[in-house]
Amino acid sequence: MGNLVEIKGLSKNYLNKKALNNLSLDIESGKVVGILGPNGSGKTTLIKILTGLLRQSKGEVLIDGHNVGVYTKSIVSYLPDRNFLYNWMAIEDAFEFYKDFYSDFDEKRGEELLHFMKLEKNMKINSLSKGMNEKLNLTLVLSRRAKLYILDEPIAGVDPVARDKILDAIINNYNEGSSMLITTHLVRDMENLFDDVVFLREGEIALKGNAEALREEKGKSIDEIYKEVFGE
Ligand SMILES: Nc1ncnc2c1ncn2[C@@H]1O[C@H](COP(=O)(O)OP(=O)(O)OP(=O)(O)O)[C@@H](O)[C@H]1O
Repeated sequence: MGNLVEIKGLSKNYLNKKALNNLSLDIESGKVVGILGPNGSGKTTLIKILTGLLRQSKGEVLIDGHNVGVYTKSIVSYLPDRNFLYNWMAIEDAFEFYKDFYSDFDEKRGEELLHFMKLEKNMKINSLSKGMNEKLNLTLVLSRRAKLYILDEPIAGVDPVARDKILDAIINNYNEGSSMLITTHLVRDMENLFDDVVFLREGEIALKGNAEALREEKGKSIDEIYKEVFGE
């Protein structure tokens, strides 16, 4: 399959700070890619450029052959690293909001995921715990039939027992042929999800490759390789 995302020579400067430095990266259709790196390495900046929330200083980004804009926003389902729903809403309202806003919202899948997450439609957003909020946001994001899913720290607030279940939900609910970009600090918990991994350091790619091939080559888990690369 071809590349869904093509990034060439991408740079982003904030005043004097280089957050991304001449980064080039292709993401194939159908792949789950982990974007890994310590605080401040540029993960969020990269995601914000892909989702059109920020403009690059230099370089080119193509998603499904298009520059970031109206079309790409319609095929990208994005989970920000914080709650994006209004507090006054009940879960039911959040569903309606999504249905109105995104023509690719699959209500049936949403209902199934909601049940799976043990959430009820009459629950108020402001009564949800942090972990429950993450589950709801993830439910909505995964219920779109998108070409590209971008999940920024999807399970940070979820308890360890629920994590495995949620990882299963992520894997089982995205479309064949769609790609997924996931940032996380929880490398050990999430590494089995990744087809490919990209390690970011100070806005540059420190290491990238097929996760299984890297494990074999180095005789280590991705988590151990991460610790080696970043010296934790
Ligand atoms: N609005 C901003 N103004 C100035 N500098 C910024 C801004 N946003 C990010 N930066 C800087 O850009 C660099 C990359 O930040 P970014 O948020 O992309 O990192 P990150 O990898 O997502 O970090 P974390 O894991 O902590 O979320 C950091 O040095 C950060 O201080």
